[in-house]
Amino acid sequence: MTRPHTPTLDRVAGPADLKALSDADLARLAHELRTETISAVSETGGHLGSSLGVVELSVAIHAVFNAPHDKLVWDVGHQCYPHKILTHRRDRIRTLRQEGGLSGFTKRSESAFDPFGAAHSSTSISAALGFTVARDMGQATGDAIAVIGDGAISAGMAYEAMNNAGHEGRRMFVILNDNEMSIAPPTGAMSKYLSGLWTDTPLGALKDMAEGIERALPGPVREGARRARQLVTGMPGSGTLFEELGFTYIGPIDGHDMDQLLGVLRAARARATGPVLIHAMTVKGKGYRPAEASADKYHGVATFDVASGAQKKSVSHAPAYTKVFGQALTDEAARDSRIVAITAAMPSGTGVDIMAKRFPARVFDVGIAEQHAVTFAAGMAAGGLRPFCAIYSTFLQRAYDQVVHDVALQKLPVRFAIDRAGLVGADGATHAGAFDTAYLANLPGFVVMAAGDEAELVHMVATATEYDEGPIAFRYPRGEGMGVAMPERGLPLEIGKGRIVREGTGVAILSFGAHLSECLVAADALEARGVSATVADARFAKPLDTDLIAQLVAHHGALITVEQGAEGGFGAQVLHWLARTGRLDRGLAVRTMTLPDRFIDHASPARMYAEAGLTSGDIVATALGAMGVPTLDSARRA
Ligand SMILES: Cc1ncc(C[n+]2csc(CCOP(=O)(O)OP(=O)(O)O)c2C)c(N)n1
Ligand SMILES: CC(=O)[C@@H](O)[C@H](O)COP(=O)(O)O
Ligand SMILES: [Mg+2]
Repeated sequence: MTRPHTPTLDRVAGPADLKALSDADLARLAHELRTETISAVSETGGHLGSSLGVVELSVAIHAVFNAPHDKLVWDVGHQCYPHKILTHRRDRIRTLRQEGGLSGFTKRSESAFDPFGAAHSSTSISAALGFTVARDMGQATGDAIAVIGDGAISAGMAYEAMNNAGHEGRRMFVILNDNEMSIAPPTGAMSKYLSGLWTDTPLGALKDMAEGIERALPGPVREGARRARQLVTGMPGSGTLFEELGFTYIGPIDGHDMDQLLGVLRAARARATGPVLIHAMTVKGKGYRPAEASADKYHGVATFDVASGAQKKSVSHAPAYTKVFGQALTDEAARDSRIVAITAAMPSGTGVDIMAKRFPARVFDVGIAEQHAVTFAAGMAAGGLRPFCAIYSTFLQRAYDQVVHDVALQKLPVRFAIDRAGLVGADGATHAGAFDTAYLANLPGFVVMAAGDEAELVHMVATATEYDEGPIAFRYPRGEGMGVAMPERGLPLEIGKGRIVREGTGVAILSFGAHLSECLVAADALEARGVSATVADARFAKPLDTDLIAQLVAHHGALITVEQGAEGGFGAQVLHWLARTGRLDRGLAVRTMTLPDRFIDHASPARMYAEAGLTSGDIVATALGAMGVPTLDSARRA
């Protein structure tokens, strides 16, 4: 009688269960884990390709190391779905990226198996070194293992960390997950170098090495072996870059071959005395044909049909801001050969791929290197070009000193196209574009704009093109515009001038950015309550349209500012000006509506804005409150 087959995955609640499995069972487990990951992401959407590439790695690491005592740090964390399934979260994996569900990244508050949260790249080696020092200073923590991708290792921070780790010489592990892909095909000399290691090095020789033979050899022989290996790696006179930095380099190995992975990790764990870098070659989207066959390897997908791989298309009513920007930039570039664009590994995310199709030599993908991108743009501006530095709001945070020191202080005309302003949805708090208005509008000489709709965005691209006096930024959100009529071509706006969108008499709503549509809905609702509302689009947080604001406060009972950003941004600029000019002393009713002073967890953007208190209903309630009109809520509170 044959016993019914119990899938190996069903016998695994957590990593401890992996220790009882044979190597053959672990290989079977990886197969089932891949199927489970595909099935879950087909229902939730998410970063599928990266997760499929690390299925075997996830199983092998958890089989060999002892998390959560050992600290496993996934760089970016977008590839952690198999890890989540293996670490007591399988029952919730179909809530991934949904409101109230699992995060799409590693998150300390979610599990002890996520010892260090991420979502922005290239932090893992620094964090792992921190855990290592904590262990060496007597804290109850084990080995630290950083898993970093070939895209993420293009960032300066990874080298700062390796430089430090090599100097410290402490036992720690870095696994380079090299799938020869970032979101787009990776660019740069480092990427070429890594590919060279793979193509020039026979696997067999390296497997022996991984088993620790070289390390176990007596000194003189070990040196001979090392020299021989240097010949094999095609680096006469030197070791790999990683060895030069003080790491023991093992690889490249096949990151989908469970025997190799287990053998190498066990050997490294048994023998390592200092920092070790294991170079694993993987395939993004591995084991799911539609993913492997697609250009982006299913980096980030909507929900999809497992059999065909067909992703659910969103029904779009208006062009996406990103596309509008990409097209407007390309149109400007066609008229002005000084225009260049810079992206930090996000050509399609930022829309500069549209310009790259037409003017490939004028679009620069610098890899995940936001700091360099900004200073590179500053140099281009100083050299007489008209650079557009297109970076998501959240990632520009990383380049703040470059924005201040290299751009603002030198008054260089770098144009910052800031996509993903405001709350972005499923990527959650780590990707919220919350702070840019605050951190740019406080810089002397910066012009800071926000697009009220997609037509305004076209005008802002034209404005930025023409503006050579200093740095200028314009922000716009993820997703579709409002479906407004689009201009034939962008017309430069007068710097520091807003516009009245709807005239009223009672309350003035001053919008900065894409919440303009909510403000207009709120104005309709106020009208229905007998309160007439003016809606103005400020366009500029800096310089402020002080004539417009003076008019609004002079002729309305209350002023409400609304923005898709944190405290300290547009509303604060308005308040500073009102206070400086003594207007606040005159009993002016003014309210600032911003994101609240807390991080907002992932959900749909609409639900996140509701959580933030920034719906049209919230604007109505705030306006009525400022006007002293009793509301249901105030009645209840009383
Ligand atoms: C600082 C920062 N810049 C940009 C991104 C956007 N981003 C997320 S994943 C990714 C590519 C990462 O490539 P790699 O590390 O090779 O991982 P893979 O997806 O190939 O597994 C990029 C550019 C980010 N998360 N953080
Ligand atoms: C992990 C990461 O940082 C990116 O993949 C990000 O999720 C892309 O976001 P968009 O979908 O908004 O381009
Ligand atoms: Mg990669």
